[in-house]
Amino acid sequence: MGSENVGNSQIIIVITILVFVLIFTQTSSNKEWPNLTSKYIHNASNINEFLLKNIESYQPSHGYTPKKGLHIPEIYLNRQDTSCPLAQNEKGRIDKMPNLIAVGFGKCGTGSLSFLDCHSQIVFRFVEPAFSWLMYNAKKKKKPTTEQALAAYNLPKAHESEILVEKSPGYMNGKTDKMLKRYEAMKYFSPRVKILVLLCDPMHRLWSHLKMHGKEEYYLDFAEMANEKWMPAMQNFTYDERHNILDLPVFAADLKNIGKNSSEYMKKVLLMGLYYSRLSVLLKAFGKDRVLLLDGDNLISDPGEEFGLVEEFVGVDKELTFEFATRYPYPCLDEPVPMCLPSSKGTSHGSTKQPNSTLLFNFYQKEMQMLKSLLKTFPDYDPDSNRFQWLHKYDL
Ligand SMILES: Nc1ncnc2c1ncn2[C@@H]1O[C@H](COP(=O)(O)OS(=O)(=O)O)[C@@H](OP(=O)(O)O)[C@H]1O
Repeated sequence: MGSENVGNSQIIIVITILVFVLIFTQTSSNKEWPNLTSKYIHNASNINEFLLKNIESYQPSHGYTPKKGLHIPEIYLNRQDTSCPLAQNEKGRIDKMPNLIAVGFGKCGTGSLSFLDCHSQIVFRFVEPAFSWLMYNAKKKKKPTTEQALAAYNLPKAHESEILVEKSPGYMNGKTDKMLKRYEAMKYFSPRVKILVLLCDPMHRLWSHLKMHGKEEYYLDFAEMANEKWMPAMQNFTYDERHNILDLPVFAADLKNIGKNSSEYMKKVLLMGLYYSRLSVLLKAFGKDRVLLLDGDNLISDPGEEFGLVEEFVGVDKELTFEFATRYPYPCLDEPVPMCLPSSKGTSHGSTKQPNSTLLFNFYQKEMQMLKSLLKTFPDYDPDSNRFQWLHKYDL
């Protein structure tokens, strides 16, 4: 009798477990992972141009009539175009300066910061507001007031208590003097702003960049040119506090055309990967405590870890979790709401394989070694961590 009872209760437990498993698999297969859609992605450049031209007369925020022929989507006028499909907490939002700016590096996963927008205490927009371009051009006139700057700074609205994040990878481009001016402008308009930098293998970064523009056929040609035109001067360069490799005169000279690629384009995409020297300029302006470095590769393999660091850095609760099955090998957001990045992101695992290039390896090697030493000096550096694995291949 006793053993019959035990048998029955075991059957009941097994059935209950099976029912739970069934319910769970049903709900997860019904779950939809929407892509961040075009509704949220407009080209901001004409809007920025409009705002810039009108920076003196432009009134903070709304209620103006755009010039004839210039269509500014309503969603922009109201600055409601945040990234997360889950509309939350929209009432009472104001124009404010960002609390966190992701300054680069382009193609290292900056777009995936869109996931932050689904955090209940964070606001983020996929479109780049490229504030420093506005400031750079506006400086021809007198410096705008914070009110005017805010009006022209193409950011979404946010609550005073929310963390407003923007990303414009272009902030890490260009020469050192321009970079410094940008960072000074950021501090001027948003004195307590924190900075986020995503790093990834510079050779892969370049490949992804060229692929985005349909120019991957030039990858090896660019490498050859960098080697021929720049390497001798770079090899003679000695890194010290007073000199930055980005200021080498060879980088100012024109390059001969490769296909239809302009000198400026080639310089931009190749020199963007000189991370150490670019970070040195950034750190001069902000110091290490206000800068968080993320690993763009780990952002794909362990997004929970990288996003957890961001949540900690800006002082919000840990809310974001990820799921891999939907768009493998790239993660999608799972909680608080399912969301994947648009199909324009995550193209490197496509049909054309990235070629090997010893020339490019040599071109970036010293900078990566310098970067590795720099990482070790950051307050949160963990020697046992698996982050930044891609850097090891540049060891001597
Ligand atoms: N979750 C998720 N989904 C898809 N893609 C992801 C994700 N996380 C990081 N990545 C990587 O982000 C790369 C694009 O980088 P960015 O967003 O910085 O590009 S951009 O500079 O804003 O154009 C993109 O590069 P490509 O694969 O070459 O397209 C991805 O490698």
